[in-house]
Amino acid sequence: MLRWLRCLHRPRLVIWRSGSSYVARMRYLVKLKGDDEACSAALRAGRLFLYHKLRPLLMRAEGGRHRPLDMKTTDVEALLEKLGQQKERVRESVLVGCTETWVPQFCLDVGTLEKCAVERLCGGEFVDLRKAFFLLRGHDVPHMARGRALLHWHQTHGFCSASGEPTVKNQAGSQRVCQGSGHTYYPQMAPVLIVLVSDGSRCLLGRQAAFPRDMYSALAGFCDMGETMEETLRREVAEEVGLEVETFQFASTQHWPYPQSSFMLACHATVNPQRCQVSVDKVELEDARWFTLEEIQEALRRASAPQAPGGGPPVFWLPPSFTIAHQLVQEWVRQQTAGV
Ligand SMILES: NC(=O)c1ccc[n+]([C@@H]2O[C@H](COP(=O)([O-])OP(=O)(O)OC[C@H]3O[C@@H](n4cnc5c(N)ncnc54)[C@H](O)[C@@H]3O)[C@@H](O)[C@H]2O)c1
Ligand SMILES: [Mg+2]
Repeated sequence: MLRWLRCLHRPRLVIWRSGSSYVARMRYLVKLKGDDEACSAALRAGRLFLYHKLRPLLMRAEGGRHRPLDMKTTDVEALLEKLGQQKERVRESVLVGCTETWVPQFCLDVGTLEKCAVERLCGGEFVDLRKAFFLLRGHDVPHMARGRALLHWHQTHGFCSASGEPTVKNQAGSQRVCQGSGHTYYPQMAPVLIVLVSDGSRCLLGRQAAFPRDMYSALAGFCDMGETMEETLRREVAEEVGLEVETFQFASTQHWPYPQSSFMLACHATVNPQRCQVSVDKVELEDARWFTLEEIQEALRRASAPQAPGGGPPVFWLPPSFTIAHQLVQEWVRQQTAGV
């Protein structure tokens, strides 16, 4: 009978920098979520990140990198008026945070404006977020992803599923209410389990047909209603590659803005090396295979998608470094090489 073990591991110790105004800022943000008047005042004093059909506005920074372009609310109002729109449209923005110096930050999708005109007037470029993942510094990515996810949620929840009537967002964008049914809707994330499976010396990566060419990632799957994280992990590995997991270890979590918004729960797992023959579910995955430590280390050294020289055999590559899949792979390499 196969074992199902929960690995005993030391809990991850997280140390927060103390002495900051963190508590006060969090209380300020929760006030803005519940108080439309206070949030409107914050919008006047805040900064806005623009999106165009969910593409964030970026500007070029040093070292070939890009950074998000934020604007004063009054500048965005002037931009709207210049392009024939009412300046009150800034109220369609959603609150995404607050800087350490207490500047409230909002996102606004200006997808009804002519894209090139906005880019010309702002001196930036609207970039697809998946492409932006490769252009932005890691610490800018979660912020841009959060804005996209929240804007997308509002764009797809304009009507009440009980009454069919329009829903109305509060100023912060932390909820939408249907006056007819009285339902309050909150932005949602779907829990997704992502797992790096190992047989002790190799790790298993897979690719969906929709992935960029030659990119391989850890296995992932949505949690079914009522499942625990452990049950999803065991089921997904069985479904997608036909293997039975023996042990697992929780690693970390990450918000992921696709397909709508996912809450990624990342784990490491092991299978019995005597029973590691992969049987790929071709509906879910185009391919899945075992990679040696040397192959993975080589892939980690390649910064971005490599070009196969002279049409030679394609070289596989990993998702960008800030992704939780990449982090799982790095952790696995550290664990494999510890004490070597
Ligand atoms: N951040 C990362 O490092 C990383 C890496 C890999 C995958 N992911 C993400 O994980 C997510 C899930 O992975 P997957 O596609 O392999 O899942 P999956 O294996 O569960 O297969 C996807 C299928 O599940 C069904 N499904 C069930 N619930 C769903 C829901 N709430 N939303 C959408 N579809 C649902 C659909 O039929 C869909 O085609 C994807 O959105 C992917 O972008 C993130
Ligand atoms: Mg999957």
